Amino acid sequence: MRIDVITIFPDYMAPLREALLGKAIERERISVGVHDLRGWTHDVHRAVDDSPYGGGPGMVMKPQVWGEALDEVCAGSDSPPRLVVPTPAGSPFTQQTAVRWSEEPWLVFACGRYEGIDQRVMDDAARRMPVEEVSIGDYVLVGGEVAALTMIESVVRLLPGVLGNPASAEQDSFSDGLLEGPCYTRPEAWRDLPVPDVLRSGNHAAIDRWRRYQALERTWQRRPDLLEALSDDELDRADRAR
Ligand SMILES: N#Cc1c(-c2ccc3ccn(Cc4ccc(CN5CCCCC5)cc4)c3c2)n[nH]c1N
Repeated sequence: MRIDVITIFPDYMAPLREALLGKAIERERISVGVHDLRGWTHDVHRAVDDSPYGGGPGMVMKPQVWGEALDEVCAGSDSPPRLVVPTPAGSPFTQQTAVRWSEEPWLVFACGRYEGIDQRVMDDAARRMPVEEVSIGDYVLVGGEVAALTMIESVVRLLPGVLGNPASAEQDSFSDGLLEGPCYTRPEAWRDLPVPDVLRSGNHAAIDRWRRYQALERTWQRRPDLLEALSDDELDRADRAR
């Protein structure tokens, strides 16, 4: 997978070179390009923003600069990339989105700042590539970089050979519709807090049932909305785990 990120704060993307993602680059599972949007400005002030038509707070990112940047970064391949534009007004980014994008050969992330990017940039790009405007959650950030890092990490960890233990991705929260339950490791007792006996019983059928029930209970307590999305037979299967 090829990943390109366009931003006015390229140093914000430094974590891409660390740890799991850094290893994925070293192992050539992914190639990552980070591009400074100001490289496509032509004025002495290297301006990337301007006042919003129709008034309102803040500034809007100029279409000309973004247009030239996307023309160059998204060129040079038989098939165009999927353009991902983080925005508070985007469709929800979910684990299902990450799974879908993990099949993509090339993702380009356009990280806006200020009040966002002139809409014509996305409309023009959609003439020659798939464009998705997505949000990572119902809270407001200052720009798209943190959202891009979040989405890139959740996609790259799904690629073969990236996670040390691929089973981990298969047992992700949300992958079976439920949150995962609590986890424990040594010592058996810590500050008078024990590890649940069933986890030390060696009875794997009982352990699986316990974990399934814990996941169901936690989901019910913290994310009842996820239970509404579960089909009846999935709920029955979870019930049988009690
Ligand atoms: N993904 C994601 C995000 C983002 C995100 C992503 C990309 C950019 C680019 C710029 N910003 C800042 C910003 C903040 C608020 C508003 C809304 N306006 C506020 C003033 C009145 C009018 C409407 C717009 C732009 C961004 C924020 N935030 N939260 C997510 N889940």
